[in-house]
Amino acid sequence: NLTLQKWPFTSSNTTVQESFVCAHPSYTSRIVSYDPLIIHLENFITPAEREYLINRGRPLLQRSLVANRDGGPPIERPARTSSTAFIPYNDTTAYCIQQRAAEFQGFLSVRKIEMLQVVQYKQHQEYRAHYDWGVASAHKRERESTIYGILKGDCEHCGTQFPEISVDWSGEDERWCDFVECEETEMLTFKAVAGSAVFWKNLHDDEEGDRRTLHAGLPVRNGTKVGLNIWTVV
Ligand SMILES: O=C(O)CCC(=O)C(=O)O
Ligand SMILES: [Fe+2]
Repeated sequence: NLTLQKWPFTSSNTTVQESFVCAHPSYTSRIVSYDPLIIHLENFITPAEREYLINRGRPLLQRSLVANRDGGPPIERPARTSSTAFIPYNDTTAYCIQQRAAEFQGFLSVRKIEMLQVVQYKQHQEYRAHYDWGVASAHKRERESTIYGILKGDCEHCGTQFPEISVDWSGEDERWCDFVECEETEMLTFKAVAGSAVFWKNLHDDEEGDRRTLHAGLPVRNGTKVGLNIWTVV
């Protein structure tokens, strides 16, 4: 067994079975933007992992919270109406995905990957425009990067939108239209495609938050979206 630190939520230790075979899919990475760095990852999460995490998360779901700017515990806000499940660190599937996320970022230590969060959006639920950075406190380090994966995207108008970033897709290969709203020119919107994930860098090199990473989980129409937050701390 391997001993892992439960960073950043607790300092106690946990174990995962070493006998579990962590088979990584051959996913495809495509750069969307150099600055800020945004990379689309197709087939980053396998169908079996998706199904497993949805079932694992279901009994653990609770109303999603947002960081309290006053330094207190996280709070409910109308800006974030989804439900969140924290997947325990000793979960072998979660650990496998955490290893994948760490390796993608250049063989980082898996200890820099936060506890995975499954987020479920029912009809009309959303997460209005926000930053993933700005969460640092005495107990928590700043979020260097986000990988936001889609476990289930059976919904309309339910993508992830970056209002401060625009791409003129008319000059790009039309295969992008499978993954982004390629008619949009003012904002960048990723479609909720199951298995895909989007990586972006939240911080400038001096560790200041990058305001261009403002993004929203659009209010879900007709269906359910289940996402997966994979955050890497500095
Ligand atoms: O649901 C989405 O599309 C984005 C979710 C998100 O940004 C978050 O949970 O921090
Ligand atoms: Fe976010």
